[in-house]
This record gives sequence, C-alpha cells and structure tokens, in this order.
Amino acid sequence: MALPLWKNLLQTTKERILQQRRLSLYNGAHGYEEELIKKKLQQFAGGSINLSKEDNGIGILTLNNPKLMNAFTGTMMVELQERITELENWKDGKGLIVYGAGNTFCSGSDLNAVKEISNSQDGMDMCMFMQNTLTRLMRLPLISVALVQGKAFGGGAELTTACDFRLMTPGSEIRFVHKHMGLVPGWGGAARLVQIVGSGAALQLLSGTARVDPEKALRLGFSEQTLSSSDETRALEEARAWLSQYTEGPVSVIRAMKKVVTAGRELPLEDALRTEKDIFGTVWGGPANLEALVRRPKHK
Ligand SMILES: CCCC(=O)SCCNC(=O)CCNC(=O)[C@H](O)C(C)(C)COP(=O)(O)OP(=O)(O)OC[C@H]1O[C@@H](n2cnc3c(N)ncnc32)[C@H](O)[C@@H]1OP(=O)(O)O
Repeated sequence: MALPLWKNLLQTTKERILQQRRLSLYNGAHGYEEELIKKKLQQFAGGSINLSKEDNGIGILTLNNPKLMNAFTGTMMVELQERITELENWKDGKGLIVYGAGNTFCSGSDLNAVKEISNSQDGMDMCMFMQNTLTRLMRLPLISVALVQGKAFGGGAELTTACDFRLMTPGSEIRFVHKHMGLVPGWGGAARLVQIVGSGAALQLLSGTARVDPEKALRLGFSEQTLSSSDETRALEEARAWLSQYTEGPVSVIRAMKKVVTAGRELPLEDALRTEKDIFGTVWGGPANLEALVRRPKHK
C-alpha cells in the first residue's frame, strides 16, 4: 500500500540524515556537536559557495569571496556543507569542478574568523566540521577535480586534496603554509596528501612550506595537467573538456566507477572486494550493459 505523502517525505528525510551520518567521520560519540559549531560559524559572515548543475552532469562549485582571496569565512564553511548535501542528492551528477572566483583558488580559512575562535574547543569543533564536510566531498559518487588558479594556500591547499584530481593554470601555486601559522593541517589535508604523493614528499611539502608550482605538482603526481590558459573562462572550459573524457557515458556506470574506486581507496582489501561485488550488481544486466550486449562494440 502506498504511503501518504507526508510519511514518504519523513522517510526520505530520515534516510538522508542517516546517509550523511554514515558518510561523516564525527558525531556525538566524539564530543562533536554540529549545531553548536554551526551557530558559531554563522557569526563570521561573508562570501558564498555557489553551485551550478549543468545538463551534462558536471557540477561547478565556486568559492566566492574574491575580496579576501576566497578565504573561508564561517558562513562559507556552513554553505559548503549545504552544497555537498545538494550534490549527494543530485542523482544525475557525474563530475564536479571546484574552483575560485576572481582567478584565484582559496587562501585558506578567514584569519579574522580564526582569531575569534582560537580557543581549543572551537578549534576542535571547526576541525571536525570541516573534516566531515571534506570527507563527504571526497566520497561523492562524482569524479571531482580542483581547478587551481592563482593561490591555494593553507586550508585552500587542503581542499584541493579532497578532490580526485587537480588541474593547475600557468603561474598558479599550491602551498601548505600551516607551519608559518604555528599549525598543522586540520581539514584532513595531511592524511590525504600522504595518499596522493606519499609520506616523504608530503613531509617535505608540509614541513618545508614548499611552493608547489604546476611543474613541481606534475613531477610529484599531485596535479594531472597544466592547463594552457590562466584566463578564468578559458581555464574553466579546459577543465570541463578534461573532465568530460571521464564523465562521458551512462550516469549509473560513471557513479558506480567512482564508488568502486572510493571503496578501494578507503577500505581494507576484503571489504573493498565485497563492496565492489555489490556495486557490480547494480550495473550487471542494467540498461547500459544490455544495450552494449546488443551493440557488441569493438574496443579498437
Ligand atoms: C586549517 C586551516 C588553516 C588555514 O587555512 S590558516 C590560513 C592560511 N592562509 C594564509 O595565511 C593566507 C594569508 N594571506 C596571504 O599570504 C596573502 O594574502 C596571499 C594569499 C598570498 C595573497 O597575497 P596578495 O595577492 O598580495 O593579496 P593581499 O595579501 O593584498 O590579499 C588581498 C586581501 O585579502 C586578504 N586575505 C588574504 N588571505 C586572507 C585570509 N586567509 N584571511 C583573511 N584575509 C585574507 C588580505 O588581508 C587582503 O585584504 P586587505 O586588502 O588588506 O583588506
């Protein structure tokens, strides 16, 4: 028997909350009180995080606070979480480009806000809030790329590591400046950097606050490609074209592909293999698979 509309809505909302909890790292058991830190962050307003969803299944997430080199204010942190929730619920999504307005990526957290929350409780809460959000970004069933133009410093550098890939424009720079601020990364950037470039290179980049230009990033395997243009519109076009070689194809298959890789990246081997089996089951005998069996393509 069909459920009444309000019960359906309640059920969907419950499922969404449960899904968000599953994908997050911290909850009440870790002394994390999300509503409290959100309230605190809302006090430091400015800038925005914008999302546009294109018909080709590519989302464009824009950090928009160019006056402060796209530094993350408190409200931007909260908005980032909201946009990630939107992306989790976007069933037609296949890819995501993260970039900064005004031809620069992001200069990290807003130092004005940081000063106001420099006590240890607020620092821990902000850290857990951002780790939860960036972990959910990393686990999206979308192939994500950070388009780095200008500077990606501090938390901005950390954000690039939550994407599957990085593309850099000529003259751009990624730099983990935390040491100069008396800090280490706290948004998950160190753990992810080790996975991307290995522990030796990560230690050098972090403890040496090294400037990573496009050439160095390519050498380290930190970036996939240096784009030819540093013009904002043209760079975005190039990033779209680069990403589309991976997002071309049926939505169900592209999303499943990202899920099997996420499992392989995050889970112990046996769990990853079982997850791969389950995800395989979602595409085997599916429309794209049946259509291909009829077409019998030659992979020349
Ligand atoms: C766990 C997270 C850890 C963190 O993210 S800690 C934050 C790490 N980030 C930083 O320390 C960046 C500090 N900023 C800089 O080094 C330079 O501003 C930067 C990014 C190289 C850009 O240099 P320039 O191109 O010369 O531009 P500029 O310095 O005149 O900056 C333009 C305006 O933006 C402001 N700004 C840049 N980064 C900021 C930030 N993170 N928080 C707050 N304000 C920031 C800067 O103060 C300046 O404002 P104003 O024009 O002086 O009012």
